[in-house]
Amino acid sequence: MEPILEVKGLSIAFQQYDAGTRQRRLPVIRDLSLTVGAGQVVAVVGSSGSGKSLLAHGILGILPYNAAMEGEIRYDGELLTPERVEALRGREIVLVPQGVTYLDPLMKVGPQIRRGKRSPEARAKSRSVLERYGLGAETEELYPFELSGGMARRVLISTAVMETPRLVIADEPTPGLDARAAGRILGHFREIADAGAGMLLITHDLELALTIADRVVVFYAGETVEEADAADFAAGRLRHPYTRALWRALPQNGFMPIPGAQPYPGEIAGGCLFAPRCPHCHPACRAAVPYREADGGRVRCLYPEEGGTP
Ligand SMILES: Nc1ncnc2c1ncn2[C@@H]1O[C@H](COP(=O)(O)OP(=O)(O)OP(=O)(O)O)[C@@H](O)[C@H]1O
Ligand code: NI
Repeated sequence: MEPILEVKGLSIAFQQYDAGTRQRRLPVIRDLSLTVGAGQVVAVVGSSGSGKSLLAHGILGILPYNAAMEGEIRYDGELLTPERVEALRGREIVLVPQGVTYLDPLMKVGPQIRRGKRSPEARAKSRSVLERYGLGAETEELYPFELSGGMARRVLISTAVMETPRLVIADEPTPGLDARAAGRILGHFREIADAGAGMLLITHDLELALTIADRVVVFYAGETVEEADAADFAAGRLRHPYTRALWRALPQNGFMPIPGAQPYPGEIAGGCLFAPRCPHCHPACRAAVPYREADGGRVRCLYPEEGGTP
């Protein structure tokens, strides 16, 4: 598999000012690594506030001004510098944003997905892209407020694939959709990957992610705690106690929630961040835990063999 996106040791921190003029550094993402191959769907799964959207914005070079990013991002084998990402954004590297509010409410769908282009080629292209997602030519004449939630999602995807992207980052693309509509949207993403693009699917919904993902990367409080094959879940080959807990929390696996909550960025103590909620915590877990290769995947746990099968 040829890697299209490689993220290594990424961290993102915000500079904040106290009531006075003292600066405070708030780390929100630490030592984050993942790889997306051409033709692959990699799902990033984590609960609210774990840093998923910031990862997307970091890759796309659209972080807020008070955020500082460190680490290495490679696209197609070369460093993704701010200049390079600016040139590729919206063309080779595209975002399907978290909210449908990214659509311009005052512009009809057609001109919006063609980004102002009026050539016959652009018109033919937008028509065929909309058709691919089950939207008729009449959709071009509608304003965003005239679209249903599912139609708006499909318009966002149409906008993203107008220029045949090689890397698609979809940030929480299915909220507010019923299971069938969500399934259809994910089916479209699988097709985009099958056509050769790399697909980074960001979601809090593990069950949904597993329907199309090849690999799953699990976030916890701004860190990657596990990378696994999608097949590892049902096969009981999971490596991290948090991933096992996520799996057991699914309705079909007993609906067993874990007590406690992930720590906020301001209260990160060092050592294993999951330790306060872990049923197998050892004294050694209070020290820094490296992210390492394990059994065809990766894990940030000193005792991955404990905890048994899910
Ligand atoms: N501009 C900002 N300044 C300070 N902290 C921020 C800023 N933007 C995000 N954060 C913090 O960074 C953390 C990660 O935010 P992020 O939006 O990436 O979470 P997420 O995983 O996408 O959550 P959700 O599932 O709710 O979309 C949160 O704790 C959030 O409070
Ligand atoms: Ni988000």
